[in-house]
Amino acid sequence: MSDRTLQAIKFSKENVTLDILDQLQLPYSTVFIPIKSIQDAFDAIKSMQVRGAPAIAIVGAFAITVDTFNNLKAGISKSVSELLQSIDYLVTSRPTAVNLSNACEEIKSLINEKFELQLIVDQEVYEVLFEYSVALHEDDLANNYKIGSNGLNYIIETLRAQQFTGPFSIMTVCNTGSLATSGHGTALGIIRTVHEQLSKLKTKESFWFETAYPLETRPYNQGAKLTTYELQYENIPFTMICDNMVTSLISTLRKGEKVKDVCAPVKFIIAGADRVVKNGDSANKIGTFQLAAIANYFNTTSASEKEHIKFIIAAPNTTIDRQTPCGDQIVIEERPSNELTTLKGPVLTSDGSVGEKMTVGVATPGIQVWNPAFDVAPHQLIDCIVTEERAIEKINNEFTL
Ligand SMILES: CSC[C@H]1O[C@H](OP(=O)(O)O)[C@H](O)[C@@H]1O
Repeated sequence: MSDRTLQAIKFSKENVTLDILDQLQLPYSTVFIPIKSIQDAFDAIKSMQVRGAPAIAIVGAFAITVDTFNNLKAGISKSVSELLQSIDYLVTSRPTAVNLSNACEEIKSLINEKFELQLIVDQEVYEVLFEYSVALHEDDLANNYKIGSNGLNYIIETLRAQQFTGPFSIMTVCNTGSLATSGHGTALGIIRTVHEQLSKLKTKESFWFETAYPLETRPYNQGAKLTTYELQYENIPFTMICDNMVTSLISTLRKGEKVKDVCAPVKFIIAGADRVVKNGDSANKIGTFQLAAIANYFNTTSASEKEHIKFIIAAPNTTIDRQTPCGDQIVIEERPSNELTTLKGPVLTSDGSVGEKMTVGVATPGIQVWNPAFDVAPHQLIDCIVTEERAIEKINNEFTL
């Protein structure tokens, strides 16, 4: 893995080409695949070769641009209504994350507004698509740095108010870094910024960031394959745990016992989001609700506020769905059973080289399983929602988004 790259999306403005990092092959192989059409994007998003709410939207927007460019270059005439229908099709690739549908609705509004009476897609339509998709990509990166900064400030203010001293750790779930966005990330972006500013050698405070605890995040293993890859790449200290080790880790550290020679209590659990609705209920990777409930349990049984764990959702405004009142109305994607009953990956030979890909069984063949890709953390269990604008806390236990 010498040519490691953490850029999930490569768009050439000059050649109008789109390539995505095949995340099904990470961390063992770095393979970029071309996306030349809306169908290519649908397939890549559906199969999770690219995943992560913001990344899905950015790839979708770029794919619409590239698809249109390639048709014009090939002299293939497409009607505006055909283009709008293919955009609606693209949105069906993964229903829970709102970013893709938000971006596609904005693109459709632009087309209807600027080309209301036009029948055929032309160069002017393409140029509008190009401008929108490039701006979406660039804005996402800028927003992620702002999320990182707002998250850092919230963490500092929280620890100061608690008069906390010493090392602390941050737990996170799934992958919300450069591989899920245009770069830096959301929840993992806050961890990156905290590591940059609050590590022991750099902090000016009486506390410092010691380590991260990324969860494996079954069944797709975004944590084990992607978040650890990002953290290792940037030498951010971490110890990976399985999803069923959360309470044991927190209670072990809370007792002052060491985990892998380190004792830094978990003070923050930071998750990303696929859809934050108007009341603050947040859909995110399956297992996130449990984390919020666990934080709440430890807070209600803690000896003092110094022990409290803040549960944070980090998400750009492109992930907020103000049209949906509460989390019960969020459609939760259910994925194929074989993602739960099998594992796919390369054979790792004894000398560490990467061999042929294979699929191994990890469950009894032919059994019935349930594989929802997301769950919804209720706003009552969320302490703060960090966006690029600000760290939003509840007033009278209610969010105002
Ligand atoms: C900033 S990524 C947001 C969100 O997307 C991930 O889901 P998936 O890997 O299935 O696309 C995960 O829920 C992240 O928190």
